[in-house]
Amino acid sequence: MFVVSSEDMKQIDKRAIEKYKIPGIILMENAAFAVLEEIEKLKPRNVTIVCGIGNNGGDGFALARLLLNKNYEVDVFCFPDKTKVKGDAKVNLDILINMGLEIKSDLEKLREKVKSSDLVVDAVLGTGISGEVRDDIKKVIDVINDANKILSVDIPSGISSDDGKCLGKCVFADITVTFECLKFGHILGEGREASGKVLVKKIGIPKECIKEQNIKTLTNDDGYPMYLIKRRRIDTNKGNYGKVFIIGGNYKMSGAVILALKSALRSGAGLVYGVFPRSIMDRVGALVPEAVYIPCDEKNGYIFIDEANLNIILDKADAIAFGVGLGNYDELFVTLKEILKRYDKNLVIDADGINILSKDVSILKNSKANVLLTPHPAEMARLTGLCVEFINKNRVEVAKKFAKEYRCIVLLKGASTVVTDGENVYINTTGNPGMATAGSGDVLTGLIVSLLGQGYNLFDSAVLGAYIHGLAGDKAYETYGYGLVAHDILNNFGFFIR
Ligand SMILES: NC(=O)C1=CN([C@@H]2O[C@H](COP(=O)(O)OP(=O)(O)OC[C@H]3O[C@@H](n4cnc5c(N)ncnc54)[C@H](O)[C@@H]3O)[C@@H](O)[C@H]2O)[C@H](O)CC1
Ligand SMILES: [K+]
Repeated sequence: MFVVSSEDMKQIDKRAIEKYKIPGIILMENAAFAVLEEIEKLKPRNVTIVCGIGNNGGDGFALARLLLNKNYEVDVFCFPDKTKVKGDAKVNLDILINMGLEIKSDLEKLREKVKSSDLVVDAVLGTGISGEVRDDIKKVIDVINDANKILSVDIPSGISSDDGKCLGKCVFADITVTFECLKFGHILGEGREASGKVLVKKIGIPKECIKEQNIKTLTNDDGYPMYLIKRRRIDTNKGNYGKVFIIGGNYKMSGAVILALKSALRSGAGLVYGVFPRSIMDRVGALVPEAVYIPCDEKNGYIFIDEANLNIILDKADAIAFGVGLGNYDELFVTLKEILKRYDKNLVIDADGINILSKDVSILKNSKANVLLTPHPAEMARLTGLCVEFINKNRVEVAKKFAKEYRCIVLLKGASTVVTDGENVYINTTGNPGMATAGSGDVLTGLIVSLLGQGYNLFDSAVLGAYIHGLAGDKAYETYGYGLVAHDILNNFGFFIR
């Protein structure tokens, strides 16, 4: 499913109206019907509709008429003042006035009504918001937020469609009904929580209008990304599903590499090789008997990959993951540099691999390998020198800029994981806060390198990885809640891939 900005949506609307000659008022009517359909499912006895003075308010006025015609008890408020309403919104406002309905603009009356309403519809601000919410409207939003149940039209008032930022004050909706495309604001930042359950409804815009906008951002829905999964031929063997190498572990930490190895196996890789320091061999061997082992020499407890072992890895690997539990040991920078210089297939750099890379990110620029980085925001901060707060507020832009500059693919973790090659963007919405647990990232790395081994390209592997990881985590959450652990996630991978 496409994700658009307010400017994209404005252009799509404009194209529908000017080029395809669909009158705007028809789109508004269809938007109102789309919201009506959801309201009817909620079976409220009485509805309070709070409108602004733009077209978002216009949707609210049209909706009020549809509800009144169906004999619902409806109260309509308009802020700051109904005399400022223009265009299509005014047409719908005037119809209501002609029907004899009183349109109120009194905040105290709204406060009273909100308390006794089964449902409050928030049609104050939509995609047309600019800048911080004005103080008078902030008060309206506060009152709306006291409601029993809130449905927002298009986007919760106060949320920026472009990045999900709360612009000073925002509505927290239970349900949001939006039109034609998801907006960034529904799945990023505060907007994700504020939007509640989001429903995307068609309002009659010709699909060509959307296609012509050349949207580069997708999120999971309409079958994407699962339709990328390929069916296996019956006549196959392990050689068809990749030799994947996971380089990780140090003398103090064996869990990360064990989890990544298990995860690669549980998601279908043909042959999974563990490359780790010799001192953890017994543990890895006992816990992952299905893997192949390349126990390596150690320096100070950290892995030292000699030339002979490096040659085996570079020669055999269909894909490599570098980093899980490696430790941030200076000399490993040289190893990473060698791999980047000599390996010409897909390489995932994660966890300590990213910390090691942070010493000099520019080595990515001459990389022979196709690189995927999977940082969480703190690791992204190390890579870029930006602060975590800035990164979290500008996830898409930060990831895109880095991917473009260093010619790699970035998977930026966090609520709404972002995958980008610098131009195309995927925003993932599966997953839950229970997945903020040790080892969660290691099993993602194992999953992605496994998909690479099975022949998916780097971008698709990252997208599928983020999606399946989240789904598996959601399934684990059903059973274990916030007590879920990384093993619970990886144990569900195969199920979802099947
Ligand atoms: N997507 C579609 O195809 C359709 C969308 N519709 C609805 O129209 C709105 C967008 O309408 P627009 O008139 O452009 O903007 P808004 O109604 O969101 O808001 C404009 C209105 O708000 C006031 N305002 C702006 N910024 C602030 C602020 N910071 N504080 C307070 N007030 C602010 C300003 O006065 C403006 O007048 C879209 O979301 C859909 O709901 C169509 O109806 C159907 C087609
Ligand atoms: K709204």
